Amino acid sequence: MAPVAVVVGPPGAGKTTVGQALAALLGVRFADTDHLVEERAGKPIPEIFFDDGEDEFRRLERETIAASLGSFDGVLALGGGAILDDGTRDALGAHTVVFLSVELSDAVKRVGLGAGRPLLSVNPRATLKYLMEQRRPLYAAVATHTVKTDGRDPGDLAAELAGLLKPG
Ligand SMILES: Nc1ncnc2c1ncn2[C@@H]1O[C@H](COP(=O)(O)OP(=O)(O)O)[C@@H](O)[C@H]1O
Ligand SMILES: O=C(O)C1=C[C@@H](OP(=O)(O)O)[C@@H](O)[C@H](O)C1
Ligand SMILES: [Mg+2]
Repeated sequence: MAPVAVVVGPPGAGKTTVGQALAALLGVRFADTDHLVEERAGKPIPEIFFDDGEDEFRRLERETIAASLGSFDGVLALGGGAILDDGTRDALGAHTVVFLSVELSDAVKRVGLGAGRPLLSVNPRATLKYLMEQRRPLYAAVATHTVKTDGRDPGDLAAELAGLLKPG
């Protein structure tokens, strides 16, 4: 069993929003690894970072993704930093992976003050700029499909992806 599509990209790319709309259009389930990690830890992501540290979050994220890639057959959205892990990038090589790209100005508007995203809690714009530059090659390396999201409506993006991913 494997996901119909795995959705990657930086914070604010729309992985959760577009992933959910895509799953609805395809008539499959949707899961977000951030949500699965929160369920596993029994607390929200900011609390995991605060109480247990980023390394523990990354460990939970890595394990959750490995389990989901082998057991989930819907649309799976990852957290923005998931692709930092070498093993996760290797595992994604066997999957359909959609990279939702976004430029800094739209990403900044979308994440606002970074509420709920602990890495962006101080100076979201500068941090996002750094994260996006560091990670862009990693998203590109795992992507089988890349879609630019700037200035585009989430529903339209989901419809375009549904067309790309439909068999036949
Ligand atoms: N294409 C888009 N255009 C405008 N706003 C968007 C778009 N995609 C997502 N958003 C908004 O941006 C915010 C972050 O989206 P989200 O899906 O949580 O991104 P991610 O999961 O990639 O961090 C949400 O408020 C969402 O409604
Ligand atoms: O970029 C990151 O390292 C993170 C992105 C978040 O997910 P989104 O990309 O859905 O915001 C979440 O996994 C966590 O706050 C760390
Ligand atoms: Mg998300």
